[in-house]
Amino acid sequence: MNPVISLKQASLKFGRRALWEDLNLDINPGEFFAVLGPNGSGKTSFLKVLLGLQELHSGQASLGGHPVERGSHMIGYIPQQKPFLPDTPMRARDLVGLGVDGHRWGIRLGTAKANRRIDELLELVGASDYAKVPVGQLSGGEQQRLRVAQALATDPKVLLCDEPLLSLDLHHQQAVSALINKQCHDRKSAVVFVTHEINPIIDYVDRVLYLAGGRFSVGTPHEVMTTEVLSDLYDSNVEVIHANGRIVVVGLPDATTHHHDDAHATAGEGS
Ligand SMILES: Nc1ncnc2c1ncn2[C@@H]1O[C@H](COP(=O)(O)OP(=O)(O)OP(=O)(O)O)[C@@H](O)[C@H]1O
Repeated sequence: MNPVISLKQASLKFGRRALWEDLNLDINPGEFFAVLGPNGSGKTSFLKVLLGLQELHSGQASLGGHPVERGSHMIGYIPQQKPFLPDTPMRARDLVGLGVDGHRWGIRLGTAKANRRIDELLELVGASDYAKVPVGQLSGGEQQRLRVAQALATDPKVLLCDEPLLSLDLHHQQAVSALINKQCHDRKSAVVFVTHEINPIIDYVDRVLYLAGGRFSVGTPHEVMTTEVLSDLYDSNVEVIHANGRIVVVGLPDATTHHHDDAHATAGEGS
């Protein structure tokens, strides 16, 4: 199988600070690939490289055998959530419609066909009930489901997700992760899923890229999420406990705490 994403000897640096160096990585169609790490470790920058928005310091990044480029039709992207302003003049279905027709990465369809596809996508993410509601009046979780629908609109070969579960309640975290996994499994999209929290997706993840302190580790969750590997990456005593199918990381250094949780003993924390 040919990889759909490939990084060769890839390094990313800002000034003298390296986010990672000599990263060699192939991601295959249908692979669910998680990117974990503390704040500022380079997770979003990793996605930006694949989006063609961030140049590597050295090495190559390719999609489908070609160098990455901005606006690639191969990519569906769920950006980090920013709430819409309350008076945004757009209904839920218009937002999804941008992914189907009219979006610069989208395909052009006839109106009836586009409308059918929009209905299908709204249904898929459980958003049909609020199809006609202005996006600014929806909750963060409802808005997020629309972004997922928009990203899936073109049935992308590569689905890039930047913390897509933030602001979702547990039920919708599960629904959205299952949906992304379905796209990965059934449609063979390669999923790159940036997250602070591996547990909601632990059943789906094939491999993990763990970034910390300018270094990285790649492997299955079982290979990477270990006391040994994380202590080495953080250069500090970190303990990883596997309990009831969940991963608990204890004793992360203060500098790696992040905004939404107590990072000292938080289930599944990657940071
Ligand atoms: N264009 C840039 N110029 C200089 N520094 C940058 C640039 N882009 C990102 N950085 C720095 O690179 C580091 C990694 O940023 P990035 O947003 O990729 O981290 P992250 O792992 O996604 O963090 P978070 O978990 O907080 O979202 C940060 O310290 C950031 O300030």
